[in-house]
Amino acid sequence: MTTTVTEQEEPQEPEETPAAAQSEVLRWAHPGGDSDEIPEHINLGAMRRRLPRLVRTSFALAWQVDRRRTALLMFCQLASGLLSALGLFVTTKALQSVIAAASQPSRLHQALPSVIVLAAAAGVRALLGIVIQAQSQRLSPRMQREVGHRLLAAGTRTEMATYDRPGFADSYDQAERGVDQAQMAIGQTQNLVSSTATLVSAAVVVGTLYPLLLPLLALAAVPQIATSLRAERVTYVANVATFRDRRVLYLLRWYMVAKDQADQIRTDTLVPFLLGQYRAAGERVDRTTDKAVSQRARITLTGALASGGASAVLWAALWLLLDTGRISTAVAGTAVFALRSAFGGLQGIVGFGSDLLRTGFYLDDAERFVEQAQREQIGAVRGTIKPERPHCIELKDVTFRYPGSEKATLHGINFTVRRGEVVAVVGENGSGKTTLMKLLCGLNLPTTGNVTWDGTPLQELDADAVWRLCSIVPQEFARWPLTARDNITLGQPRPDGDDAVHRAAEASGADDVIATLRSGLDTLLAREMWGGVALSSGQWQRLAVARADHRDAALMVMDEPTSDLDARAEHRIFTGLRALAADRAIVLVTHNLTNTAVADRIVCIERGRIVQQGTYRALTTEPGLFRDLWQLQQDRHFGAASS
Ligand SMILES: Nc1ncnc2c1ncn2[C@@H]1O[C@H](COP(=O)(O)OP(=O)(O)OP(=O)(O)O)[C@@H](O)[C@H]1O
Repeated sequence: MTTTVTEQEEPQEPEETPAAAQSEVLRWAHPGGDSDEIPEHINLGAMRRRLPRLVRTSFALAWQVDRRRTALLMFCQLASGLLSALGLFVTTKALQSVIAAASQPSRLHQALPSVIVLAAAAGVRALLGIVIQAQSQRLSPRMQREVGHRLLAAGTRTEMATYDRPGFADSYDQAERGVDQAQMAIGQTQNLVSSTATLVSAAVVVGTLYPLLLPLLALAAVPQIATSLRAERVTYVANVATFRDRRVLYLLRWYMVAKDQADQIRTDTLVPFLLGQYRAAGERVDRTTDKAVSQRARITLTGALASGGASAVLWAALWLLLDTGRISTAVAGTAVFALRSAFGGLQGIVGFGSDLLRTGFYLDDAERFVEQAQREQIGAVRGTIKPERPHCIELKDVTFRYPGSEKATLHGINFTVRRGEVVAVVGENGSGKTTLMKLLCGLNLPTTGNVTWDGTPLQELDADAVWRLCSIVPQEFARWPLTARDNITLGQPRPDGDDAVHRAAEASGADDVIATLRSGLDTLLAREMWGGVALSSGQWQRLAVARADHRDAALMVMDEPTSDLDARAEHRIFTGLRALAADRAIVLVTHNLTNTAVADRIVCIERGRIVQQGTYRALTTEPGLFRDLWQLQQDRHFGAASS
């Protein structure tokens, strides 16, 4: 499929064929395909119960971010509702007496006090409205920030294994929408409450005038409310169904313009292929959306017909009551006014209620993510013992299987690393070296067996205290859009400040990089994001090594720390390793086997098992995996040199 695209003389976007639609490539984020399953919490009964709960949740969230403003908002809202009810009562009273009065002057005379009360109530309500709006606008961004904060606090405190749980990334992305939507919640809630107040006060007036009209009013209201619930449900279900495809669209938009891939996108002539994926995912979204829109239109039409019918019955009943003399013209006129107010309130409930329901779905997604993340929190399965700088880190009969994987990645691992030692871990790609590194510093906990720090299993230690004693140079190290200094200190300066930064930079060769920067350590390294200087990969790697050194950790784990470095920089790091190991244990992963000569011991892993351990001298002479791999590298070097 891909070759047919790129082999064309004039590259064009590929047509999506039925076979292509089934392919795994097109369904990047669709391992299980589309799901028509409706989440449990979206049944209609649950949705009906949701609105009052959402109102409570929204006020509770607002209360949490700013009690004073929320109290003021609630007070103003209550006062405004009461004034609105008062206005309605006064108006209906005035209307009744105006219609019933015999002459023009007496009408005006009777209506005057009511008009004065109404004008005053309207003025105060207008003032309250301004206060309500101002408080709501102040609370909105704070509520959004609070939801975002909860998400980040929970998401960054989960065990690493959580990332491997199927659906984790999806649920995080979905929760992210909750952050976007949180700012709408208070405005929608406040409008819903205000509409409800209007409906209730109008209903009370209607009920007082002629109680029989009340059930008829309810009859007109029910279809509208039920319809809006069903319509919102259809929209949300469509959103859930298209979520993964929308994520593909977002990722493609990001990947296709990101600078990191820009060169390959061009030289690999990838654009037609990727645009094809973009279009295919977009069309899948369109199909589901179109279906939902039609369904929504049908539901709305049915609701409108039912509600129109019920309203007709209501107006006909009113006419009949008037016609048969059961109610006076004054009561009928007032009832018309009250019913119109009631319908206004009902419209508000339907509109703002739908909006709040939608917002609530996304807030619930965020809440579900936070609850799930809290269940998987780091502290949940670990102890609280604070470790000292360890003398000895030991793996005893360790097996490790990634969540969701059928097979274990590491089996029966036993080895020890002591303070002052440099241990090299080698092996072919995928043999389990990085996995082992993560176990050593407690990023993952073993499935069976134990990793102990001075005899205490990592499960019993306080994770943060362990990590304060670790420094790590991962294969994919972070390139923080910060200054050079912050990239080394990570916001955790040592007591001797920049002296420590310069020492670490010198050991890794980052000092040469810093010397070329226009503002030295103060130079911002965020060229692609918001300005500053762009570094090369090797220059970044020097900073990453300096960062690990600066932490003054008891365990330093380096996974291919010199993969991007030139020979001089690599030499500097390896000759400095011994000095670095003076007061710490260093575990080093490298594919360059001659570099392991610096290590006190080499651990050789094959398919998740340790197959050899020993010194460089011993392993280069005894038969085994290490010597085989080492020999291949030697042959290549010497072969190239002698040819
Ligand atoms: N998050 C994960 N979930 C499931 N399996 C994983 C995960 N990470 C790694 N693996 C699997 O574990 C095995 C070991 O991976 P690991 O990254 O530890 O290998 P490695 O020896 O460091 O490889 P390399 O030399 O290529 O860096 C691989 O088969 C890989 O597919």
